[in-house]
Amino acid sequence: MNAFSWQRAVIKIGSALIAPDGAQCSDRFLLPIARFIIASRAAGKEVILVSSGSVAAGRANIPVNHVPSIAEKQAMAAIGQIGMMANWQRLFDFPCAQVLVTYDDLHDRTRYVNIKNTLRELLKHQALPIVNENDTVAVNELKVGDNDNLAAYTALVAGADTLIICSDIDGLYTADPRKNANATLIHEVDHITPDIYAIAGGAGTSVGTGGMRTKIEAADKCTRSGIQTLIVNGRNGTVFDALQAGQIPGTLFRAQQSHKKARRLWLEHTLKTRGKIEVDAGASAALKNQGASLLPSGILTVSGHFDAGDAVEICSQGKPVAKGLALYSAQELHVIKGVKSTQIRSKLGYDSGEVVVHRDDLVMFD
Ligand SMILES: Nc1ncnc2c1ncn2[C@@H]1O[C@H](COP(=O)(O)OP(=O)(O)O)[C@@H](O)[C@H]1O
Ligand SMILES: N[C@@H](CCC(=O)OP(=O)(O)O)C(=O)O
Repeated sequence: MNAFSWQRAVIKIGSALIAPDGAQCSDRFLLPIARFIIASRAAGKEVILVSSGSVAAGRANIPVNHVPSIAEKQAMAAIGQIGMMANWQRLFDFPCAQVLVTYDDLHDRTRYVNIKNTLRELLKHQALPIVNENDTVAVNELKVGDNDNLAAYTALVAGADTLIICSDIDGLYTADPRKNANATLIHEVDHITPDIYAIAGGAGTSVGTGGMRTKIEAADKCTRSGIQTLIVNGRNGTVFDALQAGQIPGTLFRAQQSHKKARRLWLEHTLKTRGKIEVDAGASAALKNQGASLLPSGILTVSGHFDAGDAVEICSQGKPVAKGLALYSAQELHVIKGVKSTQIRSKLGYDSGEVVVHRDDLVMFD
């Protein structure tokens, strides 16, 4: 088995683990997962859950003897979501926080920034974010559609270094083991090639959505961004003891580069700069020497037209010193430049947090 380490993980739990009988929630498979989450947090690690199961958990309440319509599924999700959240909350003595998102939310810059800030705040306050797709409002064309890809997007938004997909199977096999008795488990994937996609089939149960294919898509998105991805069997409690011992009891998709490096490259080279923020000597020194976030008090001038979530160049004495994602628009920064963070609300009438560029979203130029 491979050894692995992580600091911030998104853990995705499939419907088959939440509602193993295809209807109503059960904690049959959740106790070892909860123990793992509790132990990991106690060790200083951060966890975000992506939990499926709202449709499966609500199924018993909307009995139909045909393939459910979209509206029927949405009604099941509306009922099941509460049960699923309550089921998780019973296992923890810290707060669980419901985060429901759609594809649109993840691709609209302002809403993306809001999700990011909310997750950061929840983790700061030791809550356990539990993300699911907002099935009741998302029409098919505007859905992520499966929680494997939703978990990958969540890992990207949250700046996680690891994605753990807990399914009802030990990992990726050379073929779907439900159909091919000779299939063998693949322990490690270095590169996701078309051959890997070719062996990944559809869902194995009536409650599962994407099968192995969407798990490979999720691993592909994540590993390209420096996020190692694991597929493990969430039905097997010993899997979580192994994970806690730093072992990988399933399939590991290796990150293509270190998470820090991938993020740095993305910030530095992929994102187009939309404006400039000139900072004073104190702010420049704090960014450089103390690893600080940029606060409004250190801002002297702002130029360009940018929205919250856009990349900006940070300059000191006219020279670029850093690049980062602004959490306020240029228009807002014109109003709050030079003021203390505590005054943001009185200046704008609202606030989106005390920092203008968070340290996690900042690269310093050498
Ligand atoms: N190559 C493969 N290796 C492993 N499982 C596969 C493969 N191809 C298809 N599958 C199917 O994918 C299923 C897991 O996906 P899914 O049913 O969507 O569960 P989940 O609810 O965990 O997302 C497995 O039970 C298995 O039948
Ligand atoms: N949002 C849906 C989950 C869809 C989904 O991807 O399910 P699964 O394949 O079990 O992870 C629900 O909560 O029922």
